[in-house]
Amino acid sequence: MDIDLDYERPNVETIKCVVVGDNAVGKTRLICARACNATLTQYQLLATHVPTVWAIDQYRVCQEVLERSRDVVDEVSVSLRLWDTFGDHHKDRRFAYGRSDVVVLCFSLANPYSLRHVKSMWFPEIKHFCPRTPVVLVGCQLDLRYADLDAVNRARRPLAKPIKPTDILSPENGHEVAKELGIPYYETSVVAQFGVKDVFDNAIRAALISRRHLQFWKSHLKKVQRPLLQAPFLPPKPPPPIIHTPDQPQNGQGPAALFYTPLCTDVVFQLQRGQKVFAHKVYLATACSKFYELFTLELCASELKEKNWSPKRDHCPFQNGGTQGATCTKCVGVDCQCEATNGQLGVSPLPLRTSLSDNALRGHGVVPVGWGKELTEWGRGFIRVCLNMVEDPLTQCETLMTVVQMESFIQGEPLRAVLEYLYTGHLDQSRTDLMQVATIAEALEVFDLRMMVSNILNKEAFMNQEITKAFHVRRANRIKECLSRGLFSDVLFTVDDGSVPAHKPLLIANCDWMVAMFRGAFRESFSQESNMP
Ligand SMILES: Nc1nc2c(ncn2[C@@H]2O[C@H](COP(=O)(O)OP(=O)(O)OP(=O)(O)O)[C@@H](O)[C@H]2O)c(=O)[nH]1
Repeated sequence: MDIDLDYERPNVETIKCVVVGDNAVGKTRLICARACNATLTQYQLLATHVPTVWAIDQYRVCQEVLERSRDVVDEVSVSLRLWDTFGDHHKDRRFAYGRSDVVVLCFSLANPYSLRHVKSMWFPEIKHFCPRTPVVLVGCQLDLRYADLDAVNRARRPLAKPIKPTDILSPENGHEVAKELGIPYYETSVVAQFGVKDVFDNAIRAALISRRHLQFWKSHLKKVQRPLLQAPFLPPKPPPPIIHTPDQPQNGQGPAALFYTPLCTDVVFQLQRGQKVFAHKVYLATACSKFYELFTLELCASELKEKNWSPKRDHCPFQNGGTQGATCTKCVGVDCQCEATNGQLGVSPLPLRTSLSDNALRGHGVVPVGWGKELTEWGRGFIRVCLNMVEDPLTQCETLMTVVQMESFIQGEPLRAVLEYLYTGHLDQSRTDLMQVATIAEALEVFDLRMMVSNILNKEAFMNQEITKAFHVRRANRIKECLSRGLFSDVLFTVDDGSVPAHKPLLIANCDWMVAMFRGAFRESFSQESNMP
């Protein structure tokens, strides 16, 4: 079936636009995007390369394609006829170049050779066959500049040459060549059709301006503008980073060493005879539900008031107009009239998970022992929990910590073994106090450790490997959750486009740089906020 063409219509400018460029740079896809309104996802595109030429006959046989060829640019009605060509350098394209109105010269933004050939081969060929035809330079496959190239290479055909990061061309590379050749430059991606309209509208402009020079009597061409500059491409937002929590530390101190060298601790267990065991909430809470519950308990101001504790006011920086909405960590919400709590008593609970420790409170030992929450009915082994100023075991500076007072049957060494298990997933089977470890594990509801002890006593210690494996999987998931929710975070990294809450203990355990940063040798070691370059 032949369809009526536009050649004979008055005031419709038919424009022959020839598309040339190396093999596989994206000529056919670009034509299909304009002529057939074809959009494909990046992976559909990658999975298929058919080295074909889009048939010009489509305008004759397909009504829809013919209709899409019609357009109005700068008030001129046009019919755009796109001619696809072979990318093969040795093919004869003189038939295509004949009577062309504009040439769209394509290269791939992921193939530097194709840009080199623009200068060395394509532009000279165009100038040879149609010296007066305007040319527009187009960098195709723009989406690859921002794509995950590993994923793209995996999705490409097995024999396709992988795209290296160094293959990706910048906008300047294209602009430089275009400037040298004195032609306009555009970038396109057929994913989401970026730039497709820019290329062809401006190719039409270039063709119409050239025609206006020759056919000056055509008054309807007087409003045609020179090819316009392209608006910049807004790169897609990068996907959120994949959070990977290694089971075994790559470097840094490792969880076990961190437990025994208690850097940046935020919880202390008070045992009989004044013994203290320091630890890190994030490690305990992500390995044991009982500790998770404990550290997310909320201390209500009203309860604290019942304890009849009245804070000293002179320390409070919020008294004289502090930050609205911030929690005054010194008054801890008790009977405080400062702006930070808006004086609203009883509605300003202080969660134990609040990680406003460290520097903000150092040197203010004003929170008295005695307030907090009774835990005797909450769990076996626990007496009370509260927030208090405690001397940091490493820096000897006063720091606000969660203080957990334990019952007398909880003894230092076996408790340490339980806590070490919560850091590492391991239990030393040669210990002589395994029964006491089991008792504490049971009280703290660390049932997998209880089972480990039973396995050792039953001479089935080999089964503990599975428990350790499951421990790490479970803990990694909980750490991911804490990271995504910022729970128990005690440091905030400020980067260009926002801020990321993090956990000093996790960073220290896995990275020597972080150990150096938080060890206390720098002023910033105590800061809760880090500005990243
Ligand atoms: N990611 C991405 N891939 C593209 C884009 N355009 C084309 N491709 C892919 O690049 C490969 C080549 O595309 P074609 O349009 O067939 O290239 P061509 O220049 O016509 O190739 P020849 O016919 O061999 O001259 C195909 O696998 C396309 O799917 C694009 O904008 N983005």
